[in-house]
Amino acid sequence: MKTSVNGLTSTSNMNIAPAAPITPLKTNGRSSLLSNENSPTNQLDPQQSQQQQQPQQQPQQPHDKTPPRMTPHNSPIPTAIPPGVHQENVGGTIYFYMTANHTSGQTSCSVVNSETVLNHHSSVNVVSGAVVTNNSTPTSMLYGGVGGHHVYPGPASNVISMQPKSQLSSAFFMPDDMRMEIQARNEIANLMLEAHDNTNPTNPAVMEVGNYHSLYPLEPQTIHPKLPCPSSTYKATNSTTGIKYCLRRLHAFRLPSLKCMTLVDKWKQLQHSNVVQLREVFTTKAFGDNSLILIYDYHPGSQTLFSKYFTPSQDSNGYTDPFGGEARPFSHKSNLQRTVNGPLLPESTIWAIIMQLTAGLRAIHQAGLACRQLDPTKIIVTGKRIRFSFLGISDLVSFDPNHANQLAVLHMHQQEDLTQLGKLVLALACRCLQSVQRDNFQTSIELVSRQYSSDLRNFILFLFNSAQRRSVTDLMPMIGARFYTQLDALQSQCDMQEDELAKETENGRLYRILIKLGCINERPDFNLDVTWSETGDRYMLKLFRDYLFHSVTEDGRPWLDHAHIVQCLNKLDAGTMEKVQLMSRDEQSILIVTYAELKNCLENAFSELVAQAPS
Ligand SMILES: Nc1ncnc2c1ncn2[C@@H]1O[C@H](COP(=O)(O)OP(=O)(O)OP(=O)(O)O)[C@@H](O)[C@H]1O
Repeated sequence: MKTSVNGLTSTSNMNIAPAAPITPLKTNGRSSLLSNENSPTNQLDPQQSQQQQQPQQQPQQPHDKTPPRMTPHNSPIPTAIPPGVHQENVGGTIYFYMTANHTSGQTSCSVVNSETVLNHHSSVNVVSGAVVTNNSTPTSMLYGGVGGHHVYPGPASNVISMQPKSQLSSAFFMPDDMRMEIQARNEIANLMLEAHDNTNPTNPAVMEVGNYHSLYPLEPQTIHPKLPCPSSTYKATNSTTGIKYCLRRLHAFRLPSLKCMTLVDKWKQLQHSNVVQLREVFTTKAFGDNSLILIYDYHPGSQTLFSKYFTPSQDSNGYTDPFGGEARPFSHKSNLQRTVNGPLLPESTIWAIIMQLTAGLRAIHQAGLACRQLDPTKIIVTGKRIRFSFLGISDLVSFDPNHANQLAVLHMHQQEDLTQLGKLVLALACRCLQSVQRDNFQTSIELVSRQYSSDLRNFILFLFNSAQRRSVTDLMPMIGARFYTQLDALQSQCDMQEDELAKETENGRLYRILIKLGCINERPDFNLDVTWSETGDRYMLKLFRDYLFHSVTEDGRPWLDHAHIVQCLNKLDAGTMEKVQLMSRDEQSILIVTYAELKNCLENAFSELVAQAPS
């Protein structure tokens, strides 16, 4: 039968007529380890059967002669035949299936003891109920369960065209580049310093700063002695929640006034996708001085706008600016900055940055705050996201509690923010920090006129015009219809990510079933019963595991079909009434069982484990 899972076509035999089994695939069992005479198929208790068979099998040592291909031990043959189950020997293979008056009802088919069968159906749920009322319900309709949530319907048509090339793996997993990006960020987030010296209390790896530990420096040179307020930046882990944060330490710093805590509270409340959120501010003596600590959200894998766009590119013939580390943007030092920072940026990139910066700035100004450090070293880039980082520090460092008109000061700072934004956009357009200096300004604007649209030029000129009172809301009409392009790109990205999420939701669901199967299959003993995982309900789960993973082709080669595994697991999770043919490893017994019953076996067996597990 041809089946399609996740848009992939697979040939697998799922619908097996009980009386006429077709077995193009078989589980990788050995040929007859137990003859039919040795397999007392009329015995009723599988556990008993197991106990009885063990001593008989021991002396035979069949594996000594021909080593088994999969696992060295035999599967015990279940021997309990519940009422209504018919047994038939076809060509030396025993088939079990329901007699006619049982197949249409709830007791569809099984080879477990009758008590279990009844229990199964008390909880086989709505799927089996659907079969009772309408025996002719097509399997495909049952497969999705009542909610239809057991099957990933495949990618949406609008996203399939966005994906570069449909590979087999893309039907089940996220694209490689997305996975690698996430893994890289995880790796960065998990970086730890080696705690060589546990006795040194100022070793960041071992020190505790407030409720934070495992400090990891985020910059190679942690102290900037030339800055008015030396500071250092770390990744740190919250001791209570284990969540990682970005910890900024202001060295030997005392708050000028407790009044500035109202500003801190305002910053803490500012939540925006283009702002790194401030979470907490406290003082500490952990570093041996009186440091002020600011805790911000941590965005692993970020780099500053400065390092992304204003540092010499790889193709600058190995030239490195000896002053690069010290030069502060837009300052005299910047004159020394090398200008070869890579090619000019596409205009769309500049607008994408502008839109995010103006969005963040708008939120800041509307909250009655000013950025005051609109500087490429204080703007971080994470993937395509731009965020203002370390906000609030300027407010603390230069807070003047005696200033009479705080509102006028705020307006002045907001105007200054807009000028700084103009400088930053000009520097980005010229890809050079010196471009904003008075002497270079005219040349820089000419370059922008030549290379970019008049809209971009006008945008920059508007921001440079400090003679007029500007507002961040004036910028929106200047961005104009480009906003829609950005919105469209973001929404398309959301569509794609949602589709990947749908795949991963499926993977998570199947993973949970595999966890349950893994906890049950091959468990060496449970409640002092060494045969637990091999008998009763668990026996069927073992054979099902073989069917899932150990199927072989007619000529004995491993049959590795991802679609087969996914499809069977989905049917198990849905608990469909479709029957599956399971073969014992000695190939002498075939059990025909519904997925509903397998699901019940799984749930029962796992519940047994959960009941005994320490809470
Ligand atoms: N919230 C954050 N999450 C993750 N990384 C961040 C965050 N904020 C900043 N960073 C990263 O931390 C590093 C150090 O930032 P910092 O502002 O200290 O840089 P800097 O250029 O050394 O500035 P300064 O001279 O003021 O210390 C940068 O690489 C930056 O990308």
